[in-house]
Amino acid sequence: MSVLEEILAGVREDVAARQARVPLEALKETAAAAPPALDAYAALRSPGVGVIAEVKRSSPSKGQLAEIPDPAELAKEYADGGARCISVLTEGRWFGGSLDDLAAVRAAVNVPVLRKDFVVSSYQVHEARAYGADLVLLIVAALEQNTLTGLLERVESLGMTALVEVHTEAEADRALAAGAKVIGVNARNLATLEVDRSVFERIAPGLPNNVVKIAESGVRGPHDLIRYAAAGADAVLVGEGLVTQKSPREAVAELVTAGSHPATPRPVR
Ligand SMILES: O=P(O)(O)OC[C@@H](O)[C@@H](O)c1c[nH]c2ccccc12
Repeated sequence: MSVLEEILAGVREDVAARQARVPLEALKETAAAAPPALDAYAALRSPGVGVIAEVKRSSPSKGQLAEIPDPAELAKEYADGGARCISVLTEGRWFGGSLDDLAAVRAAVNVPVLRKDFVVSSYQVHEARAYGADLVLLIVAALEQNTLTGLLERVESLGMTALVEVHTEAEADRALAAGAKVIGVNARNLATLEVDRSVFERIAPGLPNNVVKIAESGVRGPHDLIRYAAAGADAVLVGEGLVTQKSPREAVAELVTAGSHPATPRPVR
């Protein structure tokens, strides 16, 4: 079994357990009562290269990265540093996250919040909305095409934005066929966990102009952001490179400055 398959098996078990406690109908009521989702697409398309800062305690490749006793506090630092969105890992077994982290971050910041998880069922999409998410990650490698299309429609029908993650050109084609408007190119191969920053440079130029392009993983500092920017990134998604810093606020601010610098060439739309 690949790491991705192992993670997905655990996720399916955990979703079934939550669904046994809170039935879909109850969850839908909570989701319907939540304040409407923020427009993440508009936020991500604004000028300059945006930073999506991630609340990430652990990863399958590195184990624990940071304790993060107070995710809301970290998210506030990220927002103060100028992050355009906050990503919250909600997977528990491998990444040490939870839906409570998502709710805490939602209550602490005014920027769009991404539910970062291995979403395989519409139950998880309703959960995302119930806990205050504006954006939901959908990983192409984890989903059959018709499931991907169905989940994307469900995300949008709840007023949220789908961030559709790809790692190959074939997956990018599937994302576009499903109707993705925001595509994240993950430099990390989820089957092997290896990071290859050139993947974004290969895939991004082939994506249509109106698609928001996000470079995910492997950003350790401004130089990586500048490289992704030159290849057409609208935003970068950064986890490890922020949670391991003494001042996450300053680390975000440095990236935001690099992303708004006139030396960063922006493709003309
Ligand atoms: O910590 P990094 O290298 O900055 O990576 C962040 C983010 O891209 C990574 O956490 C990620 C990208 N896609 C995912 C899918 C599931 C879990 C995690 C991820």
